[in-house]
Amino acid sequence: MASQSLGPNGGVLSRTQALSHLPQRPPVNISFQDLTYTVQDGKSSKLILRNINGEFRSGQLTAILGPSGAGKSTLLNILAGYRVVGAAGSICTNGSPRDLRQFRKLSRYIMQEDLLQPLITVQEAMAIAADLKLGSEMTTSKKRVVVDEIIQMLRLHKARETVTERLSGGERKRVSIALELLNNPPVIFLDEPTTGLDDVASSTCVSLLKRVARGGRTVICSLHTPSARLFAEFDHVYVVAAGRCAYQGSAAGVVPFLRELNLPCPKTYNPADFVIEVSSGEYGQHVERMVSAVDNGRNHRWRTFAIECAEDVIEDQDIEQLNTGNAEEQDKIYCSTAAQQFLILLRRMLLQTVRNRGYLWLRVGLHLFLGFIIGTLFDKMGYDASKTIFNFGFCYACIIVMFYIPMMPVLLAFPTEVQLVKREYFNRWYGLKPYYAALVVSRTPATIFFSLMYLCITYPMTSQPLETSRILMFATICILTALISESMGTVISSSLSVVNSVFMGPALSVPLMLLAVYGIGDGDNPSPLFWRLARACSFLRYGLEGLVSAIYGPPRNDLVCPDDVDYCEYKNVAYFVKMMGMSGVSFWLDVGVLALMLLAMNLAGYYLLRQRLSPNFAFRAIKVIGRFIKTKISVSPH
Ligand SMILES: Nc1ncnc2c1ncn2[C@@H]1O[C@H](COP(=O)(O)OP(=O)(O)OP(=O)(O)O)[C@@H](O)[C@H]1O
Repeated sequence: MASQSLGPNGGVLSRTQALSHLPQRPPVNISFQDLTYTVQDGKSSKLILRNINGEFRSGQLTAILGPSGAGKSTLLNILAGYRVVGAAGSICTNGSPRDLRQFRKLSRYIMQEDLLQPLITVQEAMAIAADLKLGSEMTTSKKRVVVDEIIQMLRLHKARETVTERLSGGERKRVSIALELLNNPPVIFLDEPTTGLDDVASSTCVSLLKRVARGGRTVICSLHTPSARLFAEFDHVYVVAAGRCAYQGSAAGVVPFLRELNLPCPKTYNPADFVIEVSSGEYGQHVERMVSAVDNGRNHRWRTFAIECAEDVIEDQDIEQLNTGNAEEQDKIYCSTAAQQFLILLRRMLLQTVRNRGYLWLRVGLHLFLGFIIGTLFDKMGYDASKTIFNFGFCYACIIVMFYIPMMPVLLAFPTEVQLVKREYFNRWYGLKPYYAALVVSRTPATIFFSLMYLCITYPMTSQPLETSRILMFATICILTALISESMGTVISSSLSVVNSVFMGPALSVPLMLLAVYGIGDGDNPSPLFWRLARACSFLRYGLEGLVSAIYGPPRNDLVCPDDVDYCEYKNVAYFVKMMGMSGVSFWLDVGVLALMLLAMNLAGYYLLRQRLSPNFAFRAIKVIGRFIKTKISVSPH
């Protein structure tokens, strides 16, 4: 008989009705034997999980409990495949050794921080996730039905049109779950799904997870201290104490288990609190006895204690049947093609850009402000032969504006975006190539628009030559510089936190800015080779050369020397360009180098992001060497 539960509108929703349009997936049982996890902690290594064992079954809602620092999140991370390095032992799915690549296609990990894409509504977030995760094989109307079913199932219908930033803590958690339910994953890991929720919201969340589990999924959550009511909802409880298994079995079995060890739980006490307190050693040294009683997770004696939902548990024979029928589907990494992912992500990013009105207006204001300030400072200096050197300063000011203004917002925002990408990428929403391509393409129109807005003010105000070709050349260099700076922001912030990014950005920019003007004024005297090579690394140098070529390149007549000035040294532009050491410069070579640097910067950004999300061997080795240097060579003052 199919179990029944209350539908969203009070109606009865049967288990078989729920999520009817989703692709069927094989149930997956997870077991692990002699699992250990070691980390390098300072100068010594630390054993966090100590030969623990256990089994989490399909159709059941499992809670991993334990005192703070016991290793709950670590266990969850290792089982989910989120942490791999440092783990040893065996992890099996349906009795066979886990193939991590395949397993990642079947499992979803909902992290503790409910990071949701900003500036879109719940409905939009679900529709975008459905497009990405269900592919084009499913029709739009069917996808809509799936989204509706999940929204109803997780009781999110009232928050449908709410923008994600305005959701309550409980709603955010449910949206995170809803997004991952979209392609019906057989295994769902949740790191502390009730943290930050009140009793009612926690209870709703856990009942919904139980319902999800009843649909034939393995749902595993790490929890802090659930209330007695919440605790009773779990089919399976796994207690971790100092990296070992101190209990595994049904929730109802906890009290008899402890009683058997002469640890009676007071009648009015919450069994969850009690077992955690005993595991943390508050009542004496009993952890050793608990671990022995369950043989560090090998003993399954308490598993069936007072289990009331036997009819809901999927039999092993069903698991095998379902497993064989889905092999082809399991081979696909993503449900949508790279081109579809690119278009969907581009749509999402452009929507978010357009909706971020406050930021857009801020950018408008900033470019207008800088445009008028710089325009006023260098007022009419473009044709004035007595101010040629100041006009060169105008070119440098343009380069600095095009450098800083596009880079700083990226340094501030991208580290947070990386956390979101981490979740979506880990849960197989999309590949990194389409993501990165969409990111670059989505940012380009706004950068071009704001660069042009700035130039529309400063160029005429400073009386630069109003020739179409020179205007286009000047704008091209400014836009290329702005795009490279934006990509440089991505390169820096793809591997660093906000604080470190905001430090590194300006720290790196100082040498770039100095190199851009190094040797200027020396005329045709060549600088030493080292400095010429160093200068070649600064894209700002090419930008500056490009701007000088754009406004002073031949054919340009002599500048006007004002009547009240006796002598104008730089009346002749060719002489001025020569004195600046830029006489042999080719505008198109500068454009070519800048275009190559833009490409290189984007490739570097992509590579670093990829290494942040899934580091390869070389990158891991660099990290280990870095850690080694940090521990062996102390740079902190004693
Ligand atoms: N990379 C690491 N380096 C050093 N110690 C670590 C590292 N990762 C985890 N630990 C340590 O391992 C232990 C277990 O951490 P874990 O986050 O799994 O605990 P937890 O049971 O989830 O705790 P909480 O309930 O407080 O979140 C802690 O003592 C933690 O400090």
